[in-house]
Amino acid sequence: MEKVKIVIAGPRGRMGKEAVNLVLGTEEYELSGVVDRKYEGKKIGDLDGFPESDALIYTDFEKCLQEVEPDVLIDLTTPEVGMFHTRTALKYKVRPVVGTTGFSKEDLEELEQLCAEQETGCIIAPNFAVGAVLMMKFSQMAAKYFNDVEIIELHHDQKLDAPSGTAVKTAQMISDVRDPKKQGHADEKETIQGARGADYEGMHIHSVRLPGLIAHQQVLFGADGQTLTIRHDSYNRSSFMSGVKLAVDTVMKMDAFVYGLENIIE
Ligand SMILES: NC(=O)C1=CN([C@@H]2O[C@H](COP(=O)(O)OP(=O)(O)OC[C@H]3O[C@@H](n4cnc5c(N)ncnc54)[C@H](O)[C@@H]3O)[C@@H](O)[C@H]2O)C=CC1
Ligand SMILES: O=C(O)C1=N[C@H](C(=O)O)C[C@H](O)C1
Repeated sequence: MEKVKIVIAGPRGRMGKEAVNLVLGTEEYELSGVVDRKYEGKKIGDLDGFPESDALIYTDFEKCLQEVEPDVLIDLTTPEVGMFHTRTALKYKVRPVVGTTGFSKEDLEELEQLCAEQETGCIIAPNFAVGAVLMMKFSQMAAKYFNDVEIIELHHDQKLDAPSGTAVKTAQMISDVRDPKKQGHADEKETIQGARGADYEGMHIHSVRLPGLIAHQQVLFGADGQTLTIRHDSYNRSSFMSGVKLAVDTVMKMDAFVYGLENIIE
């Protein structure tokens, strides 16, 4: 069986390192190259902290795609870079698996259209952890019965985007089934700006950033005399890797655009 040829963008990042280990540790995958901001022409295996690997480091993404001709791109970078990589990969008919968060609605629409034009599969996953996907699905179920909800996401303090991609996706999934409602008192006023968090169609999202945290979210529902809290915690980044593998295996079999692992998990 031919191995799936994979390029990873952002290999020295917190998630990128885990993804390198996943790909190198998976029999049916080949790490064919990595894309970084520096170390052009070196081997990833020659950098401190990486296992043995001959995969070359590229700083020019298009050059990487042309020379390596991968099947799949795994992108774990930043929103601007991730958008450029995903768009470019699709133009080369390379299938993107994107964990990078912070894409706008317009970015996602552009990628969906490009994906259809190129007839190339693409998976954008705001959260690869199966438990987090279940948290989002359970929250959507609960929102049919509870119209009032607040989302609190908690992350490490090196995170660039707020709210998290998971919180945004959760709010979108809830709003698909929830009757629109502006929550809280009609006359409420913030005495300190931001006290009520971000407002997504009347739902409030609160972002906590602290050292010591990894990735956590709780979705709180309230109704007369009762509350329901649905919470997920990732305590390490290997918690995301089974979802990355599922996404790579799935993207190899499809030509469609998928936003969210809930669409491919049975
Ligand atoms: N979908 C999911 O389950 C998860 C998604 N994430 C997302 O993944 C992304 C990365 O997160 P972390 O690994 O924590 O961040 P990080 O800051 O540790 O890693 C990002 C890496 O991207 C690299 N990078 C920046 N510009 C680049 C360029 N032009 N070319 C190549 N590499 C470049 C940086 O050098 C850095 O090594 C973030 O958007 C984060 O929100 C993080 C955890 C889980
Ligand atoms: O930056 C992170 O760490 C994470 N980012 C993703 C997000 O924005 O939801 C997924 C997970 O929460 C970890």
